Amino acid sequence: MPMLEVRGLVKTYLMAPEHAGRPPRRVEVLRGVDLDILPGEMVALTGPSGSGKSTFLNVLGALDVPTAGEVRFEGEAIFGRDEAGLAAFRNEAVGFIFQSHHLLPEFTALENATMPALIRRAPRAEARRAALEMLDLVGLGDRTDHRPGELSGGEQQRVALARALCLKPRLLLADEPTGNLDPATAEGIHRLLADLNARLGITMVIVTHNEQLADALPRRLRLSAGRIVQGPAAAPAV
Ligand SMILES: Nc1ncnc2c1ncn2[C@@H]1O[C@H](COP(=O)(O)OP(=O)(O)OP(=O)(O)O)[C@@H](O)[C@H]1O
Repeated sequence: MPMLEVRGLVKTYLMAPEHAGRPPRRVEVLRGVDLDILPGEMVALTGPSGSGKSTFLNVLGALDVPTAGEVRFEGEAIFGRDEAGLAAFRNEAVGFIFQSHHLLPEFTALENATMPALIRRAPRAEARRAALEMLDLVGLGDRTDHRPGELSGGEQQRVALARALCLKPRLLLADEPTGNLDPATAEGIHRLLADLNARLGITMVIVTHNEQLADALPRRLRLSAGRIVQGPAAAPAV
């Protein structure tokens, strides 16, 4: 059974009209996306700027609601849930990382990585153990007491990754996770993600502008004209 089944997904934004008395302007971002993602898959999602990659990822992770259509996670329609059910889905099943790491500057790497478990009221010792395990896994076992300002860009993103993995999500959604990093550091994060996918079997959807990363992943999707197409963009005719 697929982990994610997306059917007829539509997302339309209504913008206030430019002139009073006119109807609102409709921005049709997703125009009927159909997609299955199997457990353990590692998928790249590319597409031009403004094609709706972040919008799609946010809907997959229930950070945003679709205008129409359905997302089923492990067979259950996620948008059939009430607000508490959606929050539980986001907290228990999904981990997120973004281009900006959103770490809290006054807290150490360990404290940042412990945060999700503490928010979920896990016992402090258990939360700490889970965070240390994940910091070790991302190669930061010797940086646990550093604050974000005392870490490199790549290390900061690794802490964000450890924080995202702390609650053992089955699905990791990554929105341009290496967008702020230099090529060598980005490559290190890519290798780490591939390693975590292989070792832990976490399903991953990674939005990226990085063609090399996208090419290196087992499956590559592209958003075009509001729909998903498989594979890279066709090379321009010469
Ligand atoms: N809250 C919103 N209200 C209105 N329009 C929005 C809103 N959020 C996004 N959009 C529009 O939806 C379209 C898709 O945005 P989105 O951020 O998903 O694209 P993207 O492919 O992730 O772009 P990028 O690669 O530049 O990050 C854009 O045209 C954007 O202007």
